[in-house]
Amino acid sequence: MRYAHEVDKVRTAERALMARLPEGTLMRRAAAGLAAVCARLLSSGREVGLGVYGAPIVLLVGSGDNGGDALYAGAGLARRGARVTAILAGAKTHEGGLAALRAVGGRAVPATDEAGAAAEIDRADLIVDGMLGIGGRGGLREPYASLAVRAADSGAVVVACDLPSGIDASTGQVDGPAVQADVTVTFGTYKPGLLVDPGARHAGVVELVDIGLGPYLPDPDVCAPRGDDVAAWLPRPTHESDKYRRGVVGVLAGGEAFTGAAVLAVGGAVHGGAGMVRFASSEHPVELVRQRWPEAVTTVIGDSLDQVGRVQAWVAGPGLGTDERAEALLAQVLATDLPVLVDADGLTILSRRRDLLWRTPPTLLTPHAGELARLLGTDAAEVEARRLEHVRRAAEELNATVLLKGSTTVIAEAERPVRVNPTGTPWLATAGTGDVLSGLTGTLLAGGLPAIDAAAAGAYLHGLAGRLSADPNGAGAAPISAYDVVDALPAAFRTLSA
Ligand SMILES: NC(=O)C1=CN([C@@H]2O[C@H](COP(=O)(O)OP(=O)(O)OC[C@H]3O[C@@H](n4cnc5c(N)ncnc54)[C@H](OP(=O)(O)O)[C@@H]3O)[C@@H](O)[C@H]2O)[C@@H](O)CC1
Ligand SMILES: Nc1ncnc2c1ncn2[C@@H]1O[C@H](COP(=O)(O)OP(=O)(O)O)[C@@H](O)[C@H]1O
Ligand SMILES: [K+]
Repeated sequence: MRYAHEVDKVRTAERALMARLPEGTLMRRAAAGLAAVCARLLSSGREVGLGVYGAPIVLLVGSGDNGGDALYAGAGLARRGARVTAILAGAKTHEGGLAALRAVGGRAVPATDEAGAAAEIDRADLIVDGMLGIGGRGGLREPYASLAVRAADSGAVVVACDLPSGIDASTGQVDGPAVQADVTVTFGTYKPGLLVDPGARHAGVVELVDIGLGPYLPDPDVCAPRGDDVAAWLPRPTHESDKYRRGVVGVLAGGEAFTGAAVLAVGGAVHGGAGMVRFASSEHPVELVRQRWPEAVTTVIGDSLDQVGRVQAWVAGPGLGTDERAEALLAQVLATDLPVLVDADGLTILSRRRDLLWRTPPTLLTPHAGELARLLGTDAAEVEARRLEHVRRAAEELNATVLLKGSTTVIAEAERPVRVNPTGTPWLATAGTGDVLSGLTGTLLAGGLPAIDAAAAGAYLHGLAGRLSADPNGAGAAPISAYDVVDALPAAFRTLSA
């Protein structure tokens, strides 16, 4: 698991640690870690033997300690022969850092010398962004904004110090131009903004440098599971397993108007490891599901679920419609004492029937931004801009575990750190992939996983299946269909058991 902490918690932990160490120790640790990553990048990208020596490096230096880190790191690189130029962009500059750089032959130019600064940036092999760290607030002011744009256009490798300037460390919000990093070297702990879009998109590969903060950090605000976490949550069949013990998932989906969603949700469930899938719907979708998934046990229902056999969890909503009958069926599912995943049309119904969520067993909602906006009475752009805030609010107000889909899938449950899904690909943004996710995740619920683990594991495997189907051998990506994602689920599972 990668753990992330908001700015206030990082500052409190840093203060506690600093009180026990000689002044400047933490900055030296941070700078040494940053310089080591820069040296490695220069060595791997250049002819053997060149490495750091002679490499033109630019430091973009702001007024705070983030600039101090960059200057000390630059001094370390200059000591190894790099040609380091600091562009001083803040109203003031970290004095010790600047003196250290100058002492080993580094140069400094003020950002007010626009032509000089631009020429240095264009010549650089590597640019260190030390403009803003956890002290950044709101959109970048000048000259930071122009420097961020210039750095992005330069073709140099951009390494962000602690976080890319212009992203909000605690939320990932980006307001206007922000540094686009190839690598971010972050100190002490991950920051939520490095894991959640839009900030995560700016961070590139994130490397954590240990500065000794660990013992002083409280519980994380956000965490991102790794493959081994997910592998540990997944149920594995044993010799004692039978189809009932592995988990029977009920899928209430599809109607006369929409049939594809049902076929895809059942596909996600079948390939998600269900002992059995029971599919309940009207005649036409039942016929199509039987043709495509003979493994599923189907029941044609009217307005009651009484004829459907026992299940351990329900998936309700994809293609279900939003009329009175759909509402009544959803109400029956939510009146059971079983875990229930509600998606798509089911969520539309819930936005007018929030009372259906007053229940004790686990409820997992899987909205995209538009559906969550409807549930919360706000608009989708607001949700997209502040995904963490909205998913947390939804979990609290709706008495449910909430998985918010989109460019970074985030999962919230009251009083737990938000889980962020690290897999996934924009190629998944195609109709029907959400239905696959709901079938897969509902199956994990039926397999006995707590809602938050089922959601995190479902998102992880679904994202991996998206990547594997878009770019199966790393040779380049191609568009995928939702069916491709269903087909790639076994390969996604296999990567976790390797
Ligand atoms: N603490 C520690 O122990 C350790 C900390 N470490 C390092 O320190 C970093 C935090 O340093 P920090 O607190 O000095 O803040 P930092 O991010 O450099 O910037 C603050 C300045 O930016 C300005 N500013 C703000 N927003 C702006 C905007 N939008 N556009 C333009 N300007 C803006 C703001 O100016 P103001 O708005 O107040 O005028 C203020 O002067 C941290 O990320 C890590 O790298 C490591 O060495 C490890 C040990
Ligand atoms: N920009 C994106 N980057 C990564 N994944 C995305 C992006 N946009 C959408 N997705 C994923 O694609 C899937 C789409 O689901 P959804 O919106 O419910 O579509 P549908 O209802 O058509 O199935 C979700 O898993 C979502 O997380
Ligand atoms: K930075």
